[in-house]
Amino acid sequence: MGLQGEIVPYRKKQEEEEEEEGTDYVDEVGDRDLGMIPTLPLQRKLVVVGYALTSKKIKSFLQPKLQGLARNKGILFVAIDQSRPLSDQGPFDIVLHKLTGKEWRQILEDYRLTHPEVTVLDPPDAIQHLHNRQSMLQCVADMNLSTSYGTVEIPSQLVVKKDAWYIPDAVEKAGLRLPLVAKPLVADGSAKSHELSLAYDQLSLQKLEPPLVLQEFINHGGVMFKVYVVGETIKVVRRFSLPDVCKRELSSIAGVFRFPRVSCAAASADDADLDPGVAELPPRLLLEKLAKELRRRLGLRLFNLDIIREHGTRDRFYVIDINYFPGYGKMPEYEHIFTDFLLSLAERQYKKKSCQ
Ligand SMILES: O=P(O)(O)O[C@@H]1[C@@H](OP(=O)(O)O)[C@H](OP(=O)(O)O)[C@H](O)[C@H](OP(=O)(O)O)[C@H]1OP(=O)(O)O
Ligand SMILES: Nc1ncnc2c1ncn2[C@@H]1O[C@H](COP(=O)(O)OP(=O)(O)O)[C@@H](O)[C@H]1O
Ligand SMILES: [Mg+2]
Ligand SMILES: [Mg+2]
Repeated sequence: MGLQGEIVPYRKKQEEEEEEEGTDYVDEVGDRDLGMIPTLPLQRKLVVVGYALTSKKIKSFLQPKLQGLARNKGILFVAIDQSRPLSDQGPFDIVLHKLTGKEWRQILEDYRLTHPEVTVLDPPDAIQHLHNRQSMLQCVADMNLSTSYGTVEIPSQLVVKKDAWYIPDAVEKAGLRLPLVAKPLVADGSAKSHELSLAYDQLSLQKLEPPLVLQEFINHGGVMFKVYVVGETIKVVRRFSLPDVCKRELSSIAGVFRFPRVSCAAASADDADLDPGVAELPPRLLLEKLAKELRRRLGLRLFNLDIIREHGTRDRFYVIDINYFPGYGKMPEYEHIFTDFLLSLAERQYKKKSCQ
């Protein structure tokens, strides 16, 4: 078994184009107000991608290899100046963004209305859906995915909005089994929204700070899978995760324990010597179906999901987290996948325009 999972269902390769040093493009930029954009000897339309990202994201995502490959394919990344109206910039074919705040969301919503010809990746209201750990997983629960390759569920969970003193009773009433993972209800990308803890006993649950989601901890052998979605392409990687909690441990430990950002901090588990029953990637067809359905239900094209396999089973999977525009820099071959995706969007726009 190859240790790095790869599921690439549809993209046709454009290797010839990528490897050519001086591909010609038609300069259809015309009198666009592109500031620093160089004038290229062009014979094909340039795809202009405006981006509004944090400096951390720019560093991890807009790496020189991506920029170089993009340039060779006729894609140009242009930084959006947040101090100027969006409509005065570009014009863009695509807007790529991951910034928080109500004001920015409104700017993007207005821009989408006035510029329907521009693809905004992704619509702010659809992204907003992922900023709450309850609504985030709702569509996975609604999907009830059960195929001959396996089932995909979410862990049993309870939302606690306030009144920490009432949590032990609420947990009992809901029939949740310990240990529980406590996650801040809001998942807005802040450091606080990633402060998770593991609660071993009922009484200690009062120490938690609502609003939060309490989720049954599922033993999964200490390995999780990250399924990266870029449009219709998906890639799966293994990551180390929290170790199993055994019954003996559960009966002897009490308290609530904070744990660090496991999934993105953890080293890749792709090259580790792991129990094959734990390491085996989820079936490709199951993930394809899950990703396709999630794309449709969430209305998003750029996201990843954290998925675990219940230890001791072969085909019982749980989605525990969905992230908008995750760390694609950690996804193998993201440069090719992403640039192909941007081209496919531009092609779709072009076809749409020529049909009008
Ligand atoms: O920074 P990275 O590369 O670790 O990416 C983070 C993601 O890591 P991953 O790709 O899943 O390993 C990370 O995934 P997890 O929530 O840790 O599973 C988030 O997507 C994070 O964004 P935010 O803080 O929730 O807004 C992502 O952070 P941003 O880069 O979007 O700030
Ligand atoms: N229900 C669960 N059962 C077992 N492990 C979990 C569960 N929920 C979260 N984890 C572990 O905690 C990590 C962080 O949880 P996650 O929901 O992905 O939050 P974040 O958005 O901060 O990444 C996961 O990557 C996984 O290792
Ligand atoms: Mg996660
Ligand atoms: Mg997350």
